[in-house]
Amino acid sequence: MTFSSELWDRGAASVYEQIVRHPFITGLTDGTLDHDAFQYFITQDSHYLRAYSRALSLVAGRATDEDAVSMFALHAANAIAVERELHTSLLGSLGLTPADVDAAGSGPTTTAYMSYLTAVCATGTYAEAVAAVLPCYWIYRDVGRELLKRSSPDPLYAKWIATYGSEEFDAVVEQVLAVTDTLDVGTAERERCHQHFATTCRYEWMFWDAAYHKLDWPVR
Ligand SMILES: Cc1ncc(C[n+]2csc(CCO)c2C)c(N)n1
Repeated sequence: MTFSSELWDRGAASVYEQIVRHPFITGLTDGTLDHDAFQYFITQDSHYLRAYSRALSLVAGRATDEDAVSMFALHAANAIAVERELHTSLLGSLGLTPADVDAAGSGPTTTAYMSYLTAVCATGTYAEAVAAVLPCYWIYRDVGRELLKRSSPDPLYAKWIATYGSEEFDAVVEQVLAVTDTLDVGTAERERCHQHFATTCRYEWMFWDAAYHKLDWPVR
């Protein structure tokens, strides 16, 4: 069994089932998701992508072969490019500017997820860092594929679905899975990889759930 399938079976299989059943996800394809929840999601995702890009740069910096260095560095740059594209198109259609995103700040779940990723990528081993960033790619590819079968009557949601359900995105994820499967991991390190992978899978579910409930800080 490959390392990636081992990670998925232990850490993602059950969470993934709960993600595809989540009302945020089902609401995207049947068009019932309210625009306020989507706006919250895109705003928080803009914050998330900034931190994710930095986390990927840390992974790139400690990758053990040149192909992996260049792949993660490219993805780090692309995460910023995706953010710009989101700003100009989806946020514009929602009537929001980058200043609104800054003013909204990062919510509790976004902050927790970003902090976890940053900590693991800064202080864990290379393999641990890869395991922590992997659910972001993999879950989005599988959710995107699943949603593409149904698309959405709402053009905003259809655009979002098309980005992650695309063949280009699938090729990106396959490259990261190939890198994951060549990692050389010791026994104790393997367990830590499982922990990080399972934790960031849970954060992926929580990210959609926070948007659905428009979760805010309980005190200010
Ligand atoms: C909460 C959240 N999780 C995953 C992604 C998807 N994603 C963001 S950057 C990147 C790889 C580099 O381009 C991927 C797959 C997202 N947007 N938001």
